[in-house]
Amino acid sequence: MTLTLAHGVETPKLAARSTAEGQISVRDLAVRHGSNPVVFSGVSFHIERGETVALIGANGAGKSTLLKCCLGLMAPANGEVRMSGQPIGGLGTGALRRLRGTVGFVAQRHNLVVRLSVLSNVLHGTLAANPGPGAWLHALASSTQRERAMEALERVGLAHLALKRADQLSGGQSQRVAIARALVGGPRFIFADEPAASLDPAAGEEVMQVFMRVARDTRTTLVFTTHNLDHALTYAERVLGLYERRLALDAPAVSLQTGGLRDLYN
Ligand SMILES: Nc1ncnc2c1ncn2[C@@H]1O[C@H](COP(=O)(O)OP(=O)(O)OP(=O)(O)O)[C@@H](O)[C@H]1O
Repeated sequence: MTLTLAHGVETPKLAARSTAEGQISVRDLAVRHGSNPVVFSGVSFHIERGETVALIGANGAGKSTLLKCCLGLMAPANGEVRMSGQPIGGLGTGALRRLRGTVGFVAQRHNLVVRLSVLSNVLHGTLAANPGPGAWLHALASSTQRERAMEALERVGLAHLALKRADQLSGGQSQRVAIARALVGGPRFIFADEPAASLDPAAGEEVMQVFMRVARDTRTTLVFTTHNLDHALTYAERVLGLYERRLALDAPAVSLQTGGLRDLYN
């Protein structure tokens, strides 16, 4: 292995809530599913607000598991995750729900409700904060909700398609609507799990460009997983790599080349 060793492994300081907003601090994390062996252990890193980070590693390395830990969907076997300075292990149900409300999630498949309009689909992103019919049908949404949804669609360049049915969109357009849905609640973080994996190369590039622009313009912390090493190096400022149950790589994207990253897949 000729990988850059993980660095920046520091215990997060107890910063005031406002300054820690948008940060992710992971310290000495170990996770297992049930009674299985640990997926990884000793994982530590700190992500600043507004950073764009690619999480890479072979199938089964634990990328999705790591995202789930950051969302408090899995309790670690060891270590701690802090989101915006809050140790998520210590949060009650309500506080955890509020914290999850600050994370916009984009999956590999967009999961749009295809029979509804693009605008209604984006409004679904407000469901946690505004449960009610306005989060399902754009005709029933308040003008504020609709304005926010239209702003989110403008950010992904699809405002002109707001009233189109979602089943009339291309795969790339659908994924951009999913990004708008993730943005509409004004998240501090965006987590994207292989967001371009089901798209053709051109649509994949377009979606990654949208992510990058949105993260930069809104200073949202972006963490995406990918098997596309060119995407990792082009669209992230920093690359984290899981290999053999540990964090084997933590380096600025500009210091890396795709050839060196292939060691993570041996
Ligand atoms: N619900 C589960 N129950 C038991 N084991 C699981 C569960 N989910 C994932 N695993 C196991 O945990 C390990 C890590 O899986 P994970 O999905 O996090 O990897 P990944 O890096 O995201 O993989 P991929 O690139 O294939 O999506 C794998 O060995 C997987 O089989």
